[in-house]
Amino acid sequence: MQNSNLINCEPLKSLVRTVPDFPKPGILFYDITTLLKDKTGFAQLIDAFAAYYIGKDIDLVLGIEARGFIFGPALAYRLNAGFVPVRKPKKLPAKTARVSYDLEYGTDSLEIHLDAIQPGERVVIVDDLLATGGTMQATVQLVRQMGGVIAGLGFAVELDFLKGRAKFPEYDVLSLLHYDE
Ligand SMILES: O=P(O)(O)OC[C@H]1O[C@H](OP(=O)(O)OP(=O)(O)O)[C@H](O)[C@@H]1O
Ligand SMILES: Nc1ncnc2[nH]cnc12
Repeated sequence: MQNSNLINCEPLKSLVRTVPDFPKPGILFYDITTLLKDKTGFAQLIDAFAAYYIGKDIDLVLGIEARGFIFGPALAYRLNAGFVPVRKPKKLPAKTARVSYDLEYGTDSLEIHLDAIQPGERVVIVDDLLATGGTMQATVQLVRQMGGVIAGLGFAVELDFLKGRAKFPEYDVLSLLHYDE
């Protein structure tokens, strides 16, 4: 369920560019760089995320490499929360937990520092886009292993037709822009 603090971002959809056959034949790629470079587009997305999560006692915002790093730190700043990067393998210097997952166009792994989350801390995980949900599911697994409390999963874009949301029935999933095909 999405709450009454949800700002309508649907007009921003016209700023997202679609690129056929990237990064592989048959994939229609939803490119947010055209929205990010708009003078008010990025601010409106961050305002919408912040309006939704302010007052929910969030300790940490987690951003998933790479495009979650665009939204996560800006949101953490607005929430007076910390920011934690969830990274592709072998990038983090201290001890990590790792999980592997399937993507719309391949497979990959993610890591988080073992001391990044204290048990009971309230966490929002953000990424640019929800497709199959594999990336977010892997990150959820890492947070749960570490004893974090998942207060929300936030996406700028959701590809509704891939039904990734169905992987998260027990969580509050916020997506600002929706695509049916
Ligand atoms: O819901 P899913 O099917 O898991 O797909 C969504 C993920 O795919 C993209 O990242 P990608 O793995 O392409 O990495 P990048 O951000 O480094 O480009 C996107 O930024 C999400 O993280
Ligand atoms: N179709 C798509 N467009 C942009 N990012 C993606 N990540 C996974 N699938 C994607």
